[in-house]
Amino acid sequence: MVTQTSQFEDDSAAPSGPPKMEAQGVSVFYGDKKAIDDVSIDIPTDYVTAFIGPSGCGKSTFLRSLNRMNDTIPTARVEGTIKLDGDDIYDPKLDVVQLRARVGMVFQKPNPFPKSIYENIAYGPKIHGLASSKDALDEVVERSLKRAGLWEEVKDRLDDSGTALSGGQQQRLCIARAIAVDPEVILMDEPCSALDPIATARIEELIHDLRGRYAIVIVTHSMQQAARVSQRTAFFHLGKMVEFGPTSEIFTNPKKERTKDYITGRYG
Ligand SMILES: Nc1ncnc2c1ncn2[C@@H]1O[C@H](COP(=O)(O)OP(=O)(O)OP(=O)(O)O)[C@@H](O)[C@H]1O
Repeated sequence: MVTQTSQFEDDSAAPSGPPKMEAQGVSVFYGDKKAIDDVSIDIPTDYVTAFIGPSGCGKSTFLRSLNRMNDTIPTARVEGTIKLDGDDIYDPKLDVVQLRARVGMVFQKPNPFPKSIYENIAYGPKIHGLASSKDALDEVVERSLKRAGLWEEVKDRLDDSGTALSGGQQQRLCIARAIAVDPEVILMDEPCSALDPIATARIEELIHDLRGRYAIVIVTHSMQQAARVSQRTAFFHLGKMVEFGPTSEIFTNPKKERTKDYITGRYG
C-alpha cells in the first residue's frame, strides 16, 4: 500500500500547454467484446502519466490504441477519437509508420533486434531519413544511447549483438531505439516487469530524466512504481477509467470508492 505523501514530488501544478494527446469517448473491442469503455483523457506533455488497475482491466489495450498498435490485432476495433497535437491519429490518410515514430513504444519484454547494438539504434533513423551521413548517424546513435543512460556501458562494443546485453541493458537499448527517431510520446507497457530491482531502479531514474523532453505514459502493475515515476495517474477497472488526477491525490485522497479499494489493496 502506498500512503506516504513524502515520496511524491509536487504534482499540483496544471500541466503546461495543451495536452499532447487527447482521447475522447474511446472504446476498444476485440470482436464483440468491449475491452475499453468510453474513456476520455488528456495526456500532458510535461508529465509522466501512469495507468494502473487490476489485471485485465484494459490498461494495455488502451495504451496500444494511442499509437494504433491495436491495428496489428485483426479482431481489434477502436471507436471514439484520439488526437496527437490536435490531429486525429485514426485518420485513414495518416501514415501509421510515422505515427509510431512520433508515439514510440517500449514493451514488457525487452525486444532488441538480433543485430548489433549500433544497428538497433541506427535502423529507425535510417528508414525515417533522419541522418544524412555516417557521421550524423553515429551522432544519433551516441546521443540516443546517452539519453537512455547506456552509452558508458556499451560505447566500446557497439558491434556486439543487442541480445547479448543484460535484461536491464536491453530495455534501455529499446528505450534508446525509441528515442532515436525523435518521438514526442513514449508509451511504456510494464517496462520493468521482466527486470530485477536494480535494473528497475535504473529504468525509473531514466523515466525521471526523460520527463519533460517526451510525454511519457507508463502501464504498471506496481503502485509503488506509479507513485515514484508519475505525476498523473489514471485508475482503470473493468474497461472503464474510474479516476484520473495528480498521482499524489489518487494515492492519498482518491475521490472514488473503487480507487480507494484498489490502492488500499482490497482487490487487484
Ligand atoms: N488480442 C486480444 N484478443 C482478445 N481479447 C484480448 C486481447 N488482448 C486483450 N484482450 C482482453 O481484453 C481485456 C483487457 O486486456 P488488457 O491486456 O488490455 O488488460 P490489462 O489491464 O493490460 O491486463 P494486464 O495487467 O493483465 O496486462 C482482457 O479481458 C483481455 O482478455
